[in-house]
Amino acid sequence: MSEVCVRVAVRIRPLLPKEVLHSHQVCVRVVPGSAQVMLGSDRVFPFDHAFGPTASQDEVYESCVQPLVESLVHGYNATVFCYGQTGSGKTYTLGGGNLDEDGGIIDRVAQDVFFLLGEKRRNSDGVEATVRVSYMELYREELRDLLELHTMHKELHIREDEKGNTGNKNLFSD
Ligand SMILES: Nc1ncnc2c1ncn2[C@@H]1O[C@H](COP(=O)(O)OP(=O)(O)OP(=O)(O)O)[C@@H](O)[C@H]1O
Repeated sequence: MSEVCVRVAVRIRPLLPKEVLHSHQVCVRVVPGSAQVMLGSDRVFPFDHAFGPTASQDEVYESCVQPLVESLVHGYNATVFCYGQTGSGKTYTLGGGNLDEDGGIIDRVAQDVFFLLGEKRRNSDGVEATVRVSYMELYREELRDLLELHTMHKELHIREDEKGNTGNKNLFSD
């Protein structure tokens, strides 16, 4: 993996059936054989990766995320986040649901983390690993814990400790 700390990938989703129905036009394309996208006919922007509408979930995961999962089990920190306007494909890219060919980044990371930890454990004596997961949604200033369905309506807060570490606390639990 490259030495660069932050890498940016752009993914162009295909037109949705309703967009095709309304004769919407594609205005952004990947420059063939490059990691650049062309907006309109002459404005070119370079990225670390550029994926067009036919790119598979697997392709995106293997190029952008899998190397990070491998470094994770060697003790490095990694963050992946999706950014874009509403309807641009963040949920599709991250989520997906089933771990078939449509499975998104979260599904694939979960599978690979346990696979790689299992391998590490088999190959080196005494290796112990703890995996913790939290799954939050911040929507219209409201924070929801998606793994705690019973606390859906309780008020959750993001708090910061004296070292600047952030975490969320269920208001009613302490
Ligand atoms: N690469 C893709 N291939 C096929 N369909 C896609 C792709 N990316 C997104 N879509 C479809 O486009 C629609 C919008 O995508 P999605 O819901 O992921 O957007 P979003 O960025 O999460 O939007 P919001 O911010 O409003 O939650 C969905 O119907 C999704 O299935």
